[in-house]
Amino acid sequence: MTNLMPGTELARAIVQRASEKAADYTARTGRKPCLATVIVGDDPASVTYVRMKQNRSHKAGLESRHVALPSETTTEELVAKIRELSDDPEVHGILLQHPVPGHIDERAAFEAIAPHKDVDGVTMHSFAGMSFGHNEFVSCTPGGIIRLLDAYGVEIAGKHAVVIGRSPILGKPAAMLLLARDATVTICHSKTADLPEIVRTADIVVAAVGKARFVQGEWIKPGAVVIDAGYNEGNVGDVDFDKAQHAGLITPVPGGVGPTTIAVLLEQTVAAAWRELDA
Ligand SMILES: Nc1nc2c(c(=O)[nH]1)N[C@@H](CN(C=O)c1ccc(C(=O)N[C@@H](CCC(=O)O)C(=O)O)cc1)CN2
Repeated sequence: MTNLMPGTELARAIVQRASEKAADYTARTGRKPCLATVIVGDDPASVTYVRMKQNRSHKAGLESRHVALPSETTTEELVAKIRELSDDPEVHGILLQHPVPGHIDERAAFEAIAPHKDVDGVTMHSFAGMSFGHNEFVSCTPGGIIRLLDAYGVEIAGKHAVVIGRSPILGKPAAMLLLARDATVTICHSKTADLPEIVRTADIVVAAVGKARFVQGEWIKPGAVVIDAGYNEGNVGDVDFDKAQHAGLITPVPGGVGPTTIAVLLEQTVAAAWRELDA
């Protein structure tokens, strides 16, 4: 199949570069770039993703610090823990795994991450940076999406990009990054009227809905570039992949956007460590 757009090789290359820079950092300072991961509760998918982040951090020569909090944790307790990590000079990057249990104010928790440690690109500071094209830290999946488009030579400027989904860590920042690259961006969501009609006008479709096979093949314009950012149970994407084979390029799930997410996280953690030296 020629229209497949895997992300595994790109992710490997990003991690390889990050691990070289981590080794340089360690040679210079005697320390490793350190990523703190925070999880609240025991959602199995979240536990798996955090474990993947820790394992890949170790493999790339980073240190990881893990904080696992019980699901009854209050917003105040979580904010206090994240502030502690924000103030800890040994920690270069902080990741709070999303989603947190419903009683927690996730936004308050994200905002407790010091902007210079926001290697997951989830704070309002980082969002403002993405909106204005000052990408100190980008949200990891959206950052991976832009890297994929660039790696496959997809022209973004002047293209109509339709982002389906407006979540704060995926749809919204993806839209901002595409806008910063001069795409004409439409953000669709649960209240959008005539979603199929809008998607049919897209040169680039970013599916970030969180519903398995939600995007139908007949919504896709022949030749369009389809980025499936879905990570649903059973490793199924948001796009009905089999029926979307008339796409010009399409990312698989698994093996598409997912691997680039963690690669960008590691890259940004190493960058945070180096920036701290320069500060
Ligand atoms: N704080 C954050 N929380 C969440 C994020 C995030 O970027 N920051 N993203 C998602 C889930 N996620 C990381 O947390 C994630 C999901 C999937 C993958 C991935 O590589 N998937 C593989 C398949 C899984 C496997 O190999 O077993 C793939 O697509 O090939 C990485 C990260 C929600 N929360």
